[in-house]
Amino acid sequence: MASTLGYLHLHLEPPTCSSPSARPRNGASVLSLRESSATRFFRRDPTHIVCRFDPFIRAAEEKGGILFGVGWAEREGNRQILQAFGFGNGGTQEEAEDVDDDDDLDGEDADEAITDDALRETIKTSKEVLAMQKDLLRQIAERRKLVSFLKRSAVNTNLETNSFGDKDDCFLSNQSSTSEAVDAEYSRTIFFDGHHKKLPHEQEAKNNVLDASLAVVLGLSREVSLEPTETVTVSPSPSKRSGSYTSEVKDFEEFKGKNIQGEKPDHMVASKEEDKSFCALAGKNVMNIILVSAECAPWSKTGGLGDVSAALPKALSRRGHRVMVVVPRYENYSEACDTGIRKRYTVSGQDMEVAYFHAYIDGVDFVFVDSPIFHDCKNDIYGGNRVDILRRMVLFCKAAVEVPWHVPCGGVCYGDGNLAFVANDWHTALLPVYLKTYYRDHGFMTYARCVLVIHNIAHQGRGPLDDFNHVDLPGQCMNLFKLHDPVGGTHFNIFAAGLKTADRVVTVSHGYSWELKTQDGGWGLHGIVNEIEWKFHGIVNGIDSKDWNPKLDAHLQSDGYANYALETLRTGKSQCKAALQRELGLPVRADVQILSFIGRLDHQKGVDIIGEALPWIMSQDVQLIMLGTGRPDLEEMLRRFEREHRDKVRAWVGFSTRMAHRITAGADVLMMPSRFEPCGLNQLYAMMYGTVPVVHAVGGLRDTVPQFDPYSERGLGWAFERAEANMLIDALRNCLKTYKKYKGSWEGLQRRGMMQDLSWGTAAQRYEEVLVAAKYQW
Ligand SMILES: Nc1ncnc2c1ncn2[C@@H]1O[C@H](COP(=O)(O)OP(=O)(O)O[C@H]2O[C@H](CO)[C@@H](O)[C@H](O)[C@H]2O)[C@@H](O)[C@H]1O
Repeated sequence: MASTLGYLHLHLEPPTCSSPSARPRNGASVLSLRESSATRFFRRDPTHIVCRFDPFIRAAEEKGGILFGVGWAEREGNRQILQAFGFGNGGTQEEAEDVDDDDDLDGEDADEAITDDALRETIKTSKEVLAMQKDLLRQIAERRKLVSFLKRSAVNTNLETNSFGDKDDCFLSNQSSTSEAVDAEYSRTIFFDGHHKKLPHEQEAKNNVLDASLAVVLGLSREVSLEPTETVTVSPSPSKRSGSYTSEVKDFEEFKGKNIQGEKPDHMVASKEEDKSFCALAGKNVMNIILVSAECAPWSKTGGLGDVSAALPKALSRRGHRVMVVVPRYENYSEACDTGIRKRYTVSGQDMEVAYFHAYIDGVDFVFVDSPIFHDCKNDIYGGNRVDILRRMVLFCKAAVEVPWHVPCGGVCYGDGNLAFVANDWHTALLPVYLKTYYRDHGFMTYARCVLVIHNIAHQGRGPLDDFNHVDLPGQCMNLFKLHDPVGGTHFNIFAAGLKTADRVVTVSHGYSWELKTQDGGWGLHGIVNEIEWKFHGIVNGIDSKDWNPKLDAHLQSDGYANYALETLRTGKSQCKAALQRELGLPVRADVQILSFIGRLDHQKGVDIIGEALPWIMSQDVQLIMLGTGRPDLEEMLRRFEREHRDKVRAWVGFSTRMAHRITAGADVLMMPSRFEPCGLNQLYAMMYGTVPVVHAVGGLRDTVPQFDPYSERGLGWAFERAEANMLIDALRNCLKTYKKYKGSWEGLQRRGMMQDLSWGTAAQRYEEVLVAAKYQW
């Protein structure tokens, strides 16, 4: 190869990040570069380097013009080996020199001297990585042959290639078993000894990243750790929720050119238009983000956590981040395919295997952690006794924290270089504890961060101190979990440990962030919340404006319901109201006001306050529709309401997403007399559908439902000051009067509600700020 081709365009990122093809140019966090004896760098912009580096040239000569290699850089005073690969066919010397002198790092930066030792270390590591690359190239060459062979076979035998069928499973499990001994060893190293004495897995994880990166660069396979026989592309189409992996055997030569210029794995390649917005939103803050949650809609949902776990990641992805959701696989989900990756973790002394399933939907990687202990609770995901739940969460958190090392998504592992976890509620509050105790304190995942989100502090993972034995942590960690309060005495508290170890903590509204610091609102954790105030943020949830949009809502497209928008509010909403009355067997009347309630039946939601107010409510010209499931006594109360007032009340005891949408569209009023409400999503959904909220002014409800002022025609609903039946009745009286007598004001309320931007866009930006703050915090 001519020496003029020895100039490499290198797009840089921190070590063990996904790969340049997975991370776009604007996603790197390299702040400065230095010149080494063997290297000549010209910086074009912070992440795009043109460099000459003899080993690159040698590798290129051997491999016919594909350049790749390692560089090194400094970031916040810490020198790092950049395992990023340059790729492309190299630029010309003129091109390389056509860079401002200011950009040549011989300049003022050069006086920051590098010690010889450090330099030697860098060169040594570079050589090691190059040796690994060489070895990988050899493997790749072999796999090329295999690809051609299989392609021929596919033609000959009409091989089915559009799903992960038995063939693929065999293939994957073969691979998996080969690494099992190492995995088991690793698990023991990490979780039994408490010290990371050796690195087999670390090395393996690096190899995964490196291997997969090369595979993508060279367009060979989605996952080198599998086998080379297929390139897997994943349908990104949201309408194809059922769409699973499509495996295609692609010709190496044809694919090489495409991927050499690519920035992302195949399944992430966006249109030019999308790419533009990609650059504009997150800019240089682009990160790898992994949201870890016990539930995620539509697969598993008991309440608002499931909604947030589904919607926030999509919004972060739209800002340009690479985003994954990790959630247990409670049952067989048709969208998710077995990756073939198997790992073993120890829970309370018992060795357990997990499998990882994957789907790519709406720009988000969904990774499902599979184990029999999750299947056992598919109908009640928080069911079982305290220790059962704890063991599930221990396994889940252990498995989730290593996902970025083990699970290639679209061919490329996320890696831990530019990574932030978002853990949610007490169920995953062990994740920041594990991340710190087993990894970061031992020099692994050094750059990974964890933000813990409080959706509801009433559930904390409390238990006797003996529960500590189940979490497999060294004895000195006990203090993180030990809490004393008047209710529980001295006890074991998982949320407490998570709050202390997380890099940042977010809660889901400003009102609730204030309440959590008070004795009443903190549920025993207010002391800790006050101590961590410096890292504590309130961000009001958004809503998924595709799922919860009266214009698009799929549940309004049959049975006489209708989609509607601001312009068609009157006709559309009346049609939905009539359809709802008909469906539930209530008298179909346009002039009667429909009051509604949707939610978990527990103390928090104040459904018993509606019960107390029922005699007054039934004395009015209203209909009442209630949907909920939860405490048996409250379920029975709902059934009784219906039995006693069959002409006016309908109670749907159970969980029905379809009915939740239809009630939200058809009702006039949504009641939320919650005793506390961290954010509340139903009032947001209601407002989007022109349904007026009547709420207890607490937490997120206070933040999102300003009281209606008839004089200035402002406000979005009624917000009463105390969670008491008489306060609810007062608010309902005014609400009913406005509905009956002041039609214009009523429509104004509806329209103002519908015109708000309640989408996740702004909230996602706030999350991004918090994640960036965590990233640069040591
Ligand atoms: N029987 C049923 N059938 C169908 N759908 C049902 C249902 N019961 C509830 N839902 C749905 O579940 C969700 C509940 O949302 P909330 O915000 O009220 O949640 P929750 O209190 O569980 O969550 C916690 O987390 C969320 C998210 O952060 C916070 O908003 C909230 O204040 C906090 O308590 C809504 O989508 C609702 O439609």
